[in-house]
Amino acid sequence: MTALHQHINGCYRSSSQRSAAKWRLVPGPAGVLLTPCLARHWASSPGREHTTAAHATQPASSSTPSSSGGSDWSKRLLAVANNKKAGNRGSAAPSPSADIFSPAKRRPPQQRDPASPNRADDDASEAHEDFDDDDFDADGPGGMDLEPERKRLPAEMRCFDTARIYIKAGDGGNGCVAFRREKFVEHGGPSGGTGGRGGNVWAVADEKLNSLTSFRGQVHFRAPAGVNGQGSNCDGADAEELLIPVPPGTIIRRRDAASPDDPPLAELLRPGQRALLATGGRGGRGNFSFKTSRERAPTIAEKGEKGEELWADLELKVVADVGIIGVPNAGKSTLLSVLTAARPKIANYPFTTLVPNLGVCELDYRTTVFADVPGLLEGAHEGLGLGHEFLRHVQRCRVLVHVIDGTSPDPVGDFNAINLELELFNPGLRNKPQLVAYNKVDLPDSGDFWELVREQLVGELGLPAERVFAVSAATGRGVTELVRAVRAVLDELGPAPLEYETNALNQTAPPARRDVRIDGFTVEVEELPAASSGGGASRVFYVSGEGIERFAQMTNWDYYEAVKRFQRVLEVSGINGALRARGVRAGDSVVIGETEFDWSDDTSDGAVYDSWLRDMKDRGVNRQGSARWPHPDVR
Ligand SMILES: Nc1nc2c(ncn2[C@@H]2O[C@H](COP(=O)(O)OP(=O)(O)OP(=O)(O)O)[C@@H](O)[C@H]2O)c(=O)[nH]1
Ligand SMILES: [Mg+2]
Repeated sequence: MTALHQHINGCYRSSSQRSAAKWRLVPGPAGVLLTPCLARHWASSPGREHTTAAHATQPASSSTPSSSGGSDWSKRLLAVANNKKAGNRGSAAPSPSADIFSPAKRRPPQQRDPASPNRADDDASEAHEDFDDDDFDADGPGGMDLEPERKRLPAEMRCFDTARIYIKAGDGGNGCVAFRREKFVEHGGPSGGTGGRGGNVWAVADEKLNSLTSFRGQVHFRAPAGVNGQGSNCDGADAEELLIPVPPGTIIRRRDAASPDDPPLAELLRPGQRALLATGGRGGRGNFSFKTSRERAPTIAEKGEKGEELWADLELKVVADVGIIGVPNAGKSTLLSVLTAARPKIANYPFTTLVPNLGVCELDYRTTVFADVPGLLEGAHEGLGLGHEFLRHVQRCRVLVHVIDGTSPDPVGDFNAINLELELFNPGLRNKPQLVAYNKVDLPDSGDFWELVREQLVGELGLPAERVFAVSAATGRGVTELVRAVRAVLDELGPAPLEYETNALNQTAPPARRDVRIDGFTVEVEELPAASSGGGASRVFYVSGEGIERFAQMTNWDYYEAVKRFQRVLEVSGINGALRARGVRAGDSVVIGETEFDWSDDTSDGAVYDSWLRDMKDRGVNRQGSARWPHPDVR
């Protein structure tokens, strides 16, 4: 039998990321080996990137939103937004709303780039240029590579509905080698306990959340490890589960999914619903578990299995019954604040709301969830204003309340423009039941034109009269009637079905056991250039396979019997045979998972034992157990 020896007496440095410092040249008996050299990252080898390499930041690419569309007033709104932002940072006060619709107070044309043919583009870019780099950093949280048009969104908004997080389930606790040593109990036998299971990581839908902004502050989530087993047959305790609260409507995908069509890990819609994201490692068995009729005093224990780790992308689509839409400054947030206990930011300038707000309205003992989304502009589908990214949130709403700004010079024009934007974003949105709230009727500017506007909406556009309301969010006029009408439409639609958009796995229990076959493996060979091998190994054999990699990871190299067991498994699983078939020679390296070995043809127990002993010495680990081999008489 050919033994596979762990490495100490070779040395190679080839690719850039292998650390020469970790390697020591230790002359050993010819062909004898031993000792795992852990945690080698083979990032330099093709197809062997370390898992964390997946989140490497991609180069930022700048983008310019196309904003060829948009009416004059749309552009003026942006100019006012721009002035407001500048005013916030400087001494100027925010512009009054009258400025929005009056002939624009624009900067003199000479301040603009004469080369730029498109003034709307200028406006859009100026509306953002007053933000700090922090607000518009090129990459998202965790170095996210965002799509070009999203890069122009304020950071607050980008983090609202997407996030990237790192998840690591807990490692299993190590098994223990121990023997009963009690008075009057001779040959008490093994009593090493098994390690506890590492903590699983779950996502839980929490109704108190309505955004993913919390993931801006925390990106890494690690579940605790299981407790190690102990003597006297004490098994380690299982670790606590780690729950990650997310708002209902969150979809969670693996970052390293093989294909975009792979089912997401989770799509959580119901409050309290939870789904498994990563499974904790199982505990390593203690020596009590290895007791057999032939081996009654085993000196062997396993290490705990490593917990799963992954990077995940989170995407939020807010779940609400009613979406409040309309042009900026129409009074959407004010309406939400009078309908519900929500306290969104309200101010007299466009784009006060940057992320959707949720509120629960209680009327006639019925509750309805309203979502107020940021203002929309004509041309939003081309990136004007805040774009239309947030419209994905109203996709899940069953009814829309379209707030019209009664003080607008062209309320019906606004109404049509927004509906066109909805249609351009998603034709399905246009077909959602819509109620119209003509707002600010307490102002003469607005109230005087109500009949005229109503005539146009009902008479010319053909809207049902019972779905068009004059309201004043400021005074509360007409608001109750509006909510009753909304409820009536919702009742007509029937009970809300939970509509999953994806075929998410939504695992509700961890797999009982991850059974994988050890003989399912592949072997790849890498030839090292002579110069880089430095007189050491000239070839590296990579053995890949979930089963064998996990077995190597769980083998506790501190115990000689564990090393022997590993050798046996390599032989019976056919790995040794496959390596020999590929022409492995003494001195070549064999890499299994994160452990590297030297191949040796000397298979004798004595050689293996010497090699193991030398490795222990090298690592400064005290020899444990295995006192019976090799027996002094045998040697
Ligand atoms: N007089 C009067 N003012 C109102 C009414 N509703 C809203 N406003 C005012 O209009 C301004 C804009 O209100 P918001 O609720 O912030 O408007 P919005 O549609 O949420 O605006 P954005 O979030 O920027 O899109 C604020 O100054 C409100 O006080 C109303 O019914 N009457
Ligand atoms: Mg608002």
